[in-house]
Amino acid sequence: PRTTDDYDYTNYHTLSEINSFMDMLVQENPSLVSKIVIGKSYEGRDLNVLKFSTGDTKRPGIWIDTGIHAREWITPASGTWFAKKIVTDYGRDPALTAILDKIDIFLELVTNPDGYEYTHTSNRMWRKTRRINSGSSCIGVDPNRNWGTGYGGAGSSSNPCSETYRGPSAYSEPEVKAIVDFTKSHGNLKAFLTIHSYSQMLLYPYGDTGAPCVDDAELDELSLKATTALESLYGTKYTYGSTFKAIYQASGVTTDWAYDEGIKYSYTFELRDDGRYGFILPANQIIPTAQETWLALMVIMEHTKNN
Ligand SMILES: CS(=N)(=N)C[C@@H](Cc1ccccc1)C(=O)O
Ligand SMILES: [Zn+2]
Repeated sequence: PRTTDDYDYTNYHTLSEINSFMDMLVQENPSLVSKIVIGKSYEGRDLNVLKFSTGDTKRPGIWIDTGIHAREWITPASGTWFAKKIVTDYGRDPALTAILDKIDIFLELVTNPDGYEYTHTSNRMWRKTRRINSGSSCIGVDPNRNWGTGYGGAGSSSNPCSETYRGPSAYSEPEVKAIVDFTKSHGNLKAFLTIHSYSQMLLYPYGDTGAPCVDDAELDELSLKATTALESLYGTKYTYGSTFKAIYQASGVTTDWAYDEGIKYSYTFELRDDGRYGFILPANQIIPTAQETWLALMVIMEHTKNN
């Protein structure tokens, strides 16, 4: 495609196609979009983040990542649609315009590029990073068990062959460390939204314990508003709650870390579907999934802007 107008949002794309999309989007919208490289993956690929900003001063930020688990293809596909939606709606949709006039949005589309590439070339069901684990023939660390908060607890594995292998140490994965470093250097993120699939859930801290977080009531109420907005489009039903209660115990997870960094509005989305196709969601569901999820994201971003 020559422009992001004729990019095929109805299909899944390779890493290089998504990278080309990002470069086109920046070229087409130089005063709104820029690309930041926050680090390198284990195999040396750039970790690219799209920054959407209408001001040159230091503003609060909202972080969104997709594709941290390699096989969850619906998430970078939805993220690509979100990116186009933002540049399309800015200056046209009053709600989105009001958000971007106050807050920057950071969007990392392919958060685990080594794993994502591997799902295209070798194993469609790969989940983890592609780290070579010393002393083991098994490869990869689960990037959603590698964060420092609650690291090493129940709900993660010490076995390199496990899909939830926590890694040799907290933040061992460059893909995780890059986000930690970016977050700390930015210092003013107000929301942290990490997008997974599947099971149609909206999850907030904590995962490593059943104890409610300080903001449990507010995060729960906001979850209801967000999932109600999502359901209003196509009737897609989401459940929501703290990770520990709504899904299962998990330790060293992204949102627990973000919340303990002081980012109150930290959520994990689990997109479509609820088991029929699972990770192999048909491409004809990409746009409907992205559209309904955007409604929930807008609820959370507006709440973040107003609080
Ligand atoms: C199907 S899945 N791998 N996306 C489910 C995901 C659930 C989860 C979400 C948030 C925090 C912790 C755990 C995971 O196990 O990492
Ligand atoms: Zn996942």
